[in-house]
Amino acid sequence: MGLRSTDETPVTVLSGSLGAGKTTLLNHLLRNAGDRSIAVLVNDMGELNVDAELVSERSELSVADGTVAELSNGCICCELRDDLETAVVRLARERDFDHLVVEPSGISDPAPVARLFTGGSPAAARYRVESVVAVVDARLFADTFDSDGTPSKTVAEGGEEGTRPISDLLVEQVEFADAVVLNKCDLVTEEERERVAGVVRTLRPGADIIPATYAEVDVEGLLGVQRFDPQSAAEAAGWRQMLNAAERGDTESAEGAEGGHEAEHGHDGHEHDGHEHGHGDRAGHSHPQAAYGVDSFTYRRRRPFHPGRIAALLSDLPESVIRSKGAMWVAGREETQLTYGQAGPSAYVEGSGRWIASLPDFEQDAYRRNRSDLGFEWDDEWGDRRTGLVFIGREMDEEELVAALDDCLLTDGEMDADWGDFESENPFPDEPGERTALSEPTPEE
Ligand SMILES: Nc1nc2c(ncn2[C@@H]2O[C@H](COP(=O)(O)OP(=O)(O)OP(=O)(O)O)[C@@H](O)[C@H]2O)c(=O)[nH]1
Repeated sequence: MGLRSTDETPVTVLSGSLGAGKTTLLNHLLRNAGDRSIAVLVNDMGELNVDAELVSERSELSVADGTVAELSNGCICCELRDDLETAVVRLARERDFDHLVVEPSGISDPAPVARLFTGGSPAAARYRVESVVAVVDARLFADTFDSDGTPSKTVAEGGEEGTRPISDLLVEQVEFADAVVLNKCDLVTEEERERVAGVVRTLRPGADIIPATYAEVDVEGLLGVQRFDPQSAAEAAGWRQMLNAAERGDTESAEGAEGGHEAEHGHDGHEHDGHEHGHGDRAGHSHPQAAYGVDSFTYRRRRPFHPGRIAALLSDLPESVIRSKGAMWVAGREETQLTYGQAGPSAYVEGSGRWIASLPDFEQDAYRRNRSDLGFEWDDEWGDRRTGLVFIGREMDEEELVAALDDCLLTDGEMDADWGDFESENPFPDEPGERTALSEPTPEE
């Protein structure tokens, strides 16, 4: 059960897509708070979000027992970060309460909000994040990721960077959550519920899954448990754990450590792990990849992709792939490490930084000296340039997908030829921070 330190007020960061049931949950928490006094902080995105009003309108108790503070004019994660910090510090000073629930707008990434309460900030001195809770609309989730071939819902929500497909948000909120309230269970069959839970478990191993209808959860079970760990939060997503475990396996076996995972070094510099079940060493994090037909595998190679071929493949993945993500090395982009991400019908590639091996020698040396434990093997010829992707899906044809990916690698002939064309005819970003959409869901009529 929960670890309680004495003078820091526990904080629950609540996320969830529009209409998932966050307000319903807040009201349930306020009504059933028992002896606990709960303060609620919501941000108002103008027409999108009127939570403070709803909370106080719908629940008499929220005014008496809870404190509802409202922020306006933007999104908590960006412009309002400072305001949020000021607000929570002021709340702590002016009001007496046992628990703070922060609800950033339905479209925001909970990660920066959680970070606000960690580190050396004034907010961190008064609060500790207890849990990051994602409220998931089980019906919407099933329709988006698990529709058995029927067209998926592709509603787009306005995000801080414009319009982002809902599938991205659903997945990222789950991947960062310590507890997932699987709401609207009255709108799914038992089988659908189990399937959605299976996907959630694979996206975020170790998160508590709390099925609910009208967000009627056990308040003590949701608010009374310390789940958030700032050390491991950034690494908690299933895809990240699987990739880390695979790379750790390489370095361990390179060092001759016992129990290290032996990567198969295929011909042509290929490495393939087959099913990498990534048993990490973090306590309590299991990897039930095969649960409810959800499966996953890692794909790692130290040979670049052909830009045109890989772009074509990744923009038209089989529907069985629910989530795929990782780093890519693409010919013609020898300086830029590319991060690829796909959730349901949306896929993108982003320039995420420079390959260390493309930096001037002295910088490379400094980088490698400072990080003696790079977490992966340095290749004599290519340095850190490599591809490491994780595929999570249901009944994926792994063999076929791996073969299709391999067909996108440069052939021996292409490896020896001039790579000049790859630079000019290349759909991928060549600067860190740039983003290219590979496939976008079409908004529903
Ligand atoms: N059938 C069903 N409806 C639900 C359930 N939970 C909430 N709702 C309804 O879904 C709608 C949206 O719920 P809210 O709690 O307002 O959702 P929200 O996440 O706060 O929505 P936004 O603030 O607009 O993002 C409301 O009409 C709720 O009554 C549930 O478990 N089952």
